[in-house]
Amino acid sequence: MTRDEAWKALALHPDPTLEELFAEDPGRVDKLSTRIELGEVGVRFDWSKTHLTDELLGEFEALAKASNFNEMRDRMFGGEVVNPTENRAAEHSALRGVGEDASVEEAEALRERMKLLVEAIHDGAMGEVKHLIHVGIGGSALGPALAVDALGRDDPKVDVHVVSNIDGVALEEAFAMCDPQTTLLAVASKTFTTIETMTNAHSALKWLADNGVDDPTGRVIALTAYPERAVEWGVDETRILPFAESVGGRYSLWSSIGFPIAISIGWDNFQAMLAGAAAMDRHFRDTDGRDNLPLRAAFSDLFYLRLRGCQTRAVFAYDERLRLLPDYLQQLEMESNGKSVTVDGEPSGPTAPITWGGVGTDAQHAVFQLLHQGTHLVPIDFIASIEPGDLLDAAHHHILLMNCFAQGAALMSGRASDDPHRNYPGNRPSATILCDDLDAATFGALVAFHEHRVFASAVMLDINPFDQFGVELGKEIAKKIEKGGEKFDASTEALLKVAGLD
Ligand SMILES: O=P(O)(O)OC[C@H]1O[C@](O)(CO)[C@@H](O)[C@@H]1O
Repeated sequence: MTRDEAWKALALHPDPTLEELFAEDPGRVDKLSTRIELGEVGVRFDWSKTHLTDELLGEFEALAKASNFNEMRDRMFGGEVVNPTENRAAEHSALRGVGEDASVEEAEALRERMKLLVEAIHDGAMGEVKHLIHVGIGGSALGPALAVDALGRDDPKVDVHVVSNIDGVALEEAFAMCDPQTTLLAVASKTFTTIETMTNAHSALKWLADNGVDDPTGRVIALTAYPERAVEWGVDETRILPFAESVGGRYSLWSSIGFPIAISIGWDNFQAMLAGAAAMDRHFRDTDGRDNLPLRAAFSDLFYLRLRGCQTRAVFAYDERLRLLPDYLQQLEMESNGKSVTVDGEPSGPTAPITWGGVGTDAQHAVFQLLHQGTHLVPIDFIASIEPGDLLDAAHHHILLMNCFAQGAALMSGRASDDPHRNYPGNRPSATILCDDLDAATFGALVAFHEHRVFASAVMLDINPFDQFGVELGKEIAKKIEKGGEKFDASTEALLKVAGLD
């Protein structure tokens, strides 16, 4: 069967409502809910409130087969080139110990180097360190920011501030919270050339110097795939933590880009995060068909994208600690799969939906009106933890979880009313990811689950998830504007003039 034939077969399926699907199959919850064990804790992935059926799953398995999914997955874990436009492998799983032997070995050696530096800093080798300003952008910031915010709340070893935006307001905000005498600066950039990061790094060095720090460059830790550029920039080799070129920016929090995470939560917790991700890697690598959680989620994503025309998908963590998750997933999903040509350069048809979301219960009082009664069908992921993240009265967490589950139920069942304004149509899909507890291991597994889900979708869509040429043109034009002497369209010319940049 070809991909086209598989898609045609998928399009022929009837369209029962979610309630009908539950009524038809009493075993539905068990069939579509899977728990993954991560040592002492586990995570339940419940896709039963989506429109997936046995028949659809069978057709999607045929699509995966027609897309050579198993072979592509083996190639990724085997360290082969899976990013043909850049002639690169994609070896983020090797950073977690699951991958091609030589890459795993190299990653272990680099991790050992990072461990020594992290522990030395914790032991006082760089004097008293209370704060770390981490400058980076995109994949060099979003993962660290998410992980530090999620896991580094209880008694962090060092207070970490992730600064990404070139807007000086962001850096000033960090300065205001740090004491220069006890602050380190992490400069995180895979390429070590990104203008926002390098400009922020320079300004942070100046701030240290202006505030009486004798050797500001001596306070810098460089995190990069191009250590020679960091040396040129003036960082001592002992404070450069390299990572492999085959690790993509948006997949790099497991590498030395995760330095601020380890500095905040400590080495053992950082390792636990990697171990949680590795458990998900092994599940993804070793499980076939519908039982494979990221693949099953991708089946559902593609069903809503291609067969129900959904242009967005939303994720709501009912957990304040995951408030940065939508930002992180936006880059992971949209920079990876926001493409319009296949691997061979042909028009692809619809690809990544727009990812958006927020935290529950806040979002209920803001955007859920549209989700329940609006004209857009939006598949939703709910994410929650059975154990609370707070020490307050248990009522807080009970109300939080009850609301999370109530939303999924209400979206699915709806409630008919003769009054059209009070009618809830229902039949609106959601999936629920329920962790026993949000700790380093479940966090790692959760992020790795999303990485593999993106990859699985890309394989079935026949697109390359590992390049990002779409971000280049704007950067080039910004450079041309800076250089001067070039004419742009009339609107841009007028804006430049009004802002005094012509
Ligand atoms: O780590 P670097 O090289 O500074 O790049 C930062 C980010 O810029 C991008 O290349 C494009 O915006 C991202 O993919 C990447 O995460």
